[in-house]
Amino acid sequence: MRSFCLARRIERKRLVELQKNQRHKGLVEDLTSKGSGVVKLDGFPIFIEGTIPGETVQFKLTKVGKKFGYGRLEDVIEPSADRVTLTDPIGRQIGTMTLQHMAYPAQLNYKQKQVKEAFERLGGFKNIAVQPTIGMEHPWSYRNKAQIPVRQVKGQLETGFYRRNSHDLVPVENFHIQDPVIDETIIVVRDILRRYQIKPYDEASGKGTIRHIIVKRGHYTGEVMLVLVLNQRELPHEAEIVAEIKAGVPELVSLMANFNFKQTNVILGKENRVLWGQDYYTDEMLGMQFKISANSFYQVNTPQAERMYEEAIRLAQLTGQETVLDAYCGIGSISLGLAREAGQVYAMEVVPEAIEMAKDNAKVNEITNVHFEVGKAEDVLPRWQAEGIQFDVAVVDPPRKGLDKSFIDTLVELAPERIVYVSCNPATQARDCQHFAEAGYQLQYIQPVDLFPQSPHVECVVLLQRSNG
Ligand SMILES: C[S@@+](CC[C@H](N)C(=O)[O-])C[C@H]1O[C@@H](n2cnc3c(N)ncnc32)[C@H](O)[C@@H]1O
Repeated sequence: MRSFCLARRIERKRLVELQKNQRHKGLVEDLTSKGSGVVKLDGFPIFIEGTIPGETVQFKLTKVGKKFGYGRLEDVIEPSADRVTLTDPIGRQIGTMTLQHMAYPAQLNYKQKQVKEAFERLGGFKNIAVQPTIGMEHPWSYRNKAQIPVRQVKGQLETGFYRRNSHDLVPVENFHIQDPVIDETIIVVRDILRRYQIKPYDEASGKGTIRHIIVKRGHYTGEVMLVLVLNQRELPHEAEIVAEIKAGVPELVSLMANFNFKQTNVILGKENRVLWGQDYYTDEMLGMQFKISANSFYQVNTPQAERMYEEAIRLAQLTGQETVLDAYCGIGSISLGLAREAGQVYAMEVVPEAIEMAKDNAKVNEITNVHFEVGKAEDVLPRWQAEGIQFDVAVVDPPRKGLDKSFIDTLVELAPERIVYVSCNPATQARDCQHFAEAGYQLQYIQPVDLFPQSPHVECVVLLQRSNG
């Protein structure tokens, strides 16, 4: 009781002492999962972006909460050996390159540590081995897709990105992390829209014509898809704008309008119309061709996605006989790779256009041993179970929120020998792996892959093996 009161008194004292706008110095001890450095003031954690463990920094407190606070870096007093010159400070303001102050090998080590901590802290696994993160040789210009808001800034139509934690558009011409042809395409389109005085979307009033520009480019094919997300049915000067975009973007194969009339942060509406060309573009992966539509998921870093898929297929240990599940299959990128080495693949995905593309992709690549179905993984799997389908191996690649608990339960009942779990969120992956471990699966291999250099995000492939008995 006495020590509890003492702790309360210390906490109260500290809250009085630590206040917004105060300046402090401290040693950075750790990094959070969002890539911020952690300095402890009398044991009280302060999160400071742009700092690296081991360095001493001066910072200004920007917020003091009950359990932690935030600070803004003002000066690096003793820099870490891993500190490098910023490529572009704007990348930090807009949150696209929050780790750009760290040398790339240090970023890879940080991601390996993040995965290990997630599995130990959130998954309850003890002393696990995590492989070194598979990185890129040139960790820049890698994104094959950009979703760029279009807004009015100082009386002019601008393209760029939101300042972090806000909807203020910061004009940007070079993102550094995306394919330079994508950067150039955005500028070409921006200038055409300006010439025709197209009204940018205004979030407050819900008025204006154009909300977003989406550019996707095939890494190997160079083909460009451009999507203009519109807030109204008609695009003024459509014929002239289409002709100018065609002339200004030589690799264009698909120019689409997407209609989104809702006052929402969701970028794409449900309806599309082809303005010119086809309603898809193509790319290659693992030596196969893929058609990709405007609404389909496609990994944004093609060469690193290939490395990740190769790793997933290697861990599946196929001999040509197995029946394999590929859950959350998108346009079938992993499914088709698995099919080349398995007896039969069953794959499901919730977006109908993605499954249409997946079926076309199987045909184009002359792959006949994959069955694709539209639906939620948690609904489709029990149906396949009821039909008596048995799986030797399961590959799962869910969105950030991880697997549905009922999906996990059904998969455990189906008892595949191996589960290969691909994820972009180590926290939910670790949580789900704990469920599999409780059901008798052993965590055998953990491989982080860096698909998002300069940012704290990490993808991870995990192998779970069913224990004998
Ligand atoms: C991380 S992506 C992986 C896609 C694919 N494996 C790839 O690598 O391109 C996750 C996919 O799950 C789909 N999805 C989301 N929720 C789903 C659900 N409940 N059931 C089935 N698919 C879902 C998304 O549309 C998306 O295509």
